[in-house]
Amino acid sequence: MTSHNDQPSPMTFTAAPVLSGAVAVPGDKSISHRSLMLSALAVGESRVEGLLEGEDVLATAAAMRAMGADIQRDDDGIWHIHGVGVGSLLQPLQALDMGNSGTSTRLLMGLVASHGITATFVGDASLSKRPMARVTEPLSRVGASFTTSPGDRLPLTMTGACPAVPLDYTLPVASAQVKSAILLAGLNTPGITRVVEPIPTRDHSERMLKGFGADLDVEVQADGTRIITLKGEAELKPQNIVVPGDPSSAAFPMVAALLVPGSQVTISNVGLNATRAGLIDLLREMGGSIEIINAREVGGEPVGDLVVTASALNGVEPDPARAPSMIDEYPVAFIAAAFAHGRSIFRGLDELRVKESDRIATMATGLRAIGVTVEELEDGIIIEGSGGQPLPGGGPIATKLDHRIAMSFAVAGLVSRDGVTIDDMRPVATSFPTFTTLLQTLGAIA
Ligand SMILES: O=C(O)C1=C[C@@H](OP(=O)(O)O)[C@@H](O)[C@H](O)C1
Ligand SMILES: C=C(OP(=O)(O)O)C(=O)O
Repeated sequence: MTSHNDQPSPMTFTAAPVLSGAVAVPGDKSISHRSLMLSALAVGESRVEGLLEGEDVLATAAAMRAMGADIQRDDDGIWHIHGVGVGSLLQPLQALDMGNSGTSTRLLMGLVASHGITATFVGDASLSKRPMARVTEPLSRVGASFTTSPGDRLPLTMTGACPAVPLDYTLPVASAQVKSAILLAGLNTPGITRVVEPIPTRDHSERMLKGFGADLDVEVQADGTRIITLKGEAELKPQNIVVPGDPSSAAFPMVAALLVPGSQVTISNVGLNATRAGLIDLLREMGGSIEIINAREVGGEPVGDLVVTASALNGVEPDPARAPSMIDEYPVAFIAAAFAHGRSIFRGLDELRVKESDRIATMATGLRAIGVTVEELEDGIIIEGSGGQPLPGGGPIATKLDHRIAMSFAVAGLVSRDGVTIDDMRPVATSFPTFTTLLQTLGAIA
């Protein structure tokens, strides 16, 4: 968000002795965004425990306040939200500052689409480059109108339609953000909104909408296609939500512990929803020792503690079909591949080109800068592993306002010969504000 200090904050990560101990990662970013949005639409008080207090989620909180919700954090870290009710969002008086957050932007555009209000969305330099046509196109069919910057980008101003038109939409791209935007628009739309999802993506919106009392049904067809139907003009009931730890954040200490010889780390309370757990499967296939203990359910989501033990890893060629289940984890998976024995071939990752940075290009450039041999493909990357030998190191790595690039190369530094310098660690605050303290707790950095 614009709250960043003015100056970049470079940092060098050097070879770690071993990682040991037990840590917990902050709350899941996807669930945190949705907790605030749905609570803000329920009538009465919802309580949220374990909310991720990262910049992206705080941007969502500020936007929901600007549209009428009362959102407070108490001294114990519990968030209390008094919602306005579906259909009663207020017109924000100022532009909504989405900072670096694609999820905030696209989901909130869905909410605004079926309210008779006008809202302007602005973001940082990274977010202002990301494509919004994937939501403006379906939301126009709902009845919303848009004035966008060239290429359907931010800043954009939209006016919602009330009553809106229920959509029957087949997702042209595997995106939980697009799916969620349409479902959220459907909440205040008369009739049935239907989303057909040929390739499953994270299902937190569906689970949480049901939890809040919406009439939502999911049918899974023989070929795996999911058909989601939502009855509009819903009344949401306030909830007590416990947000599980974010598997996308757990990915960094997980890979670090696998790579640094002699390490053993426990990461507690990690969300293990199958639509998010692809990295664990991939790392296990590579030879990684990741044990799940205390498997349980928290707030309607599967959760467990992970015991990760350093392991020799082998190269892989993962099935692109698993991409949505680990979409944000590819950058750190590429670091694991760079330290593995043999070659890894990643394909089917076009979506990585439209994240906070072009994650294929940013990773390829960064990996070369630290001495890894890579070939960039249109839709992926080929990485030659070091066979467990330290990566040469170097930098500074250009993180391009992308938190996951910064954290991935920090992990690479822990298994480097000469250290890896990151040009700017500030973006880490968007999703994982405690990242460096967590590495300190594990003994990875001083
Ligand atoms: O719905 C969500 O919470 C998210 C969906 C994914 O984006 P896409 O829908 O663009 O794949 C993911 O990359 C993002 O970090 C969070
Ligand atoms: C892609 C990400 O987030 P968003 O789309 O919300 O900016 C991410 O966190 O890796």
